[in-house]
Amino acid sequence: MKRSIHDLQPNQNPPDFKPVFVSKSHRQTLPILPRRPSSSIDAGNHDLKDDAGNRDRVREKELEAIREQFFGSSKKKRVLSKPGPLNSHWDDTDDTSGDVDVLCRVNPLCGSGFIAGIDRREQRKLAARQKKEAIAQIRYDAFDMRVERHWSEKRLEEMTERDWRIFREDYGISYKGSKIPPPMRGWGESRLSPELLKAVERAGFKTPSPIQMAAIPLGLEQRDVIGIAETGSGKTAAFVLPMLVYISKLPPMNEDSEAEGPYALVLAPTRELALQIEEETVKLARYLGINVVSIVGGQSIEEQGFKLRQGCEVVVATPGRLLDCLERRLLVF
Ligand SMILES: Nc1ncnc2c1ncn2[C@@H]1O[C@H](COP(=O)(O)OP(=O)(O)OP(=O)(O)O)[C@@H](O)[C@H]1O
Repeated sequence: MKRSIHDLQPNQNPPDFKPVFVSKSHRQTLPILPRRPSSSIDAGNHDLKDDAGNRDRVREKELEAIREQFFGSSKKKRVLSKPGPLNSHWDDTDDTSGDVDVLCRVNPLCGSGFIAGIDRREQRKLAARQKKEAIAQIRYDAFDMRVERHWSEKRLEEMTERDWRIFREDYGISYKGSKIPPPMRGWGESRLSPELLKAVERAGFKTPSPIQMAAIPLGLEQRDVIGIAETGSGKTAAFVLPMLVYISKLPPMNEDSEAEGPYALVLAPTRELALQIEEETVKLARYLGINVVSIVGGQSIEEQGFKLRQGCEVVVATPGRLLDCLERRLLVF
């Protein structure tokens, strides 16, 4: 007996392969569809109907949009708030821009802004002068933002964080560390004793140098400081002044305390530097009655030992000679 392939698969209906005729004009209106797998060929007839339906719906929407554009929408618009009457009556006093920016008060000659009957050149000169004066009233900081007053015109209590930042930028002061006190702007704000201020004045130090501005407030708080500044910038006074403040608060030296050693030791890597520090310290300790002794190589150790025995609050030393003095018991700590 002859059997077809469909007889071998009784549960599956044979697919309907009926071809559908599509006219040329109809074909031209059809969109180019992706090639479908052969298994979906049976749905082709329905898809063509769906496509035609979709196209009609899209066309209908387009027509609706065109109708809305020309004849307006039939839908009611939502009004969010009722607009109030427009008040366009301004007084001269209503313009407050002059309070914010001085330049607004100037009457610039924009376009044909000349007043009739007055010499144009005169008007131009007047406008330029007014503008110059207004600009002179404005001060700009590094960020080109207007500031009310410069930090130099403010009292210490009026200084803001921003003023301190400008101040530090002006003097090239930068810090690393935490809880740093503000720098001192002048000797008057330094909290130094009157004797030290007198010595500073006598030394001819009119204003503190940047390293002194930054380091002295830290030294007065007895904080550990590593100060970096160029040579000849006054680093010695930056650490000597707080040191002298500290020593002057200690009890004056007597015979007993002298035997226990000096109150302060300054170590310098070279003789020259040690002598320079000694000279500077003597100059600043002038009105405090504090004795300063330097122990450096190249000088008589006996003489230095004699000075040490007489008692001193401050010793300035180089490491080699200091060890010599310690070994010979000329000095104790
Ligand atoms: N505030 C000041 N105003 C004017 N002169 C000052 C001031 N502070 C220090 N001096 C003077 O400047 C000179 C140099 O100061 P100092 O020796 O302290 O500088 P330094 O930074 O320690 O230099 P170096 O790096 O060479 O040790 C000294 O003669 C000192 O008296």
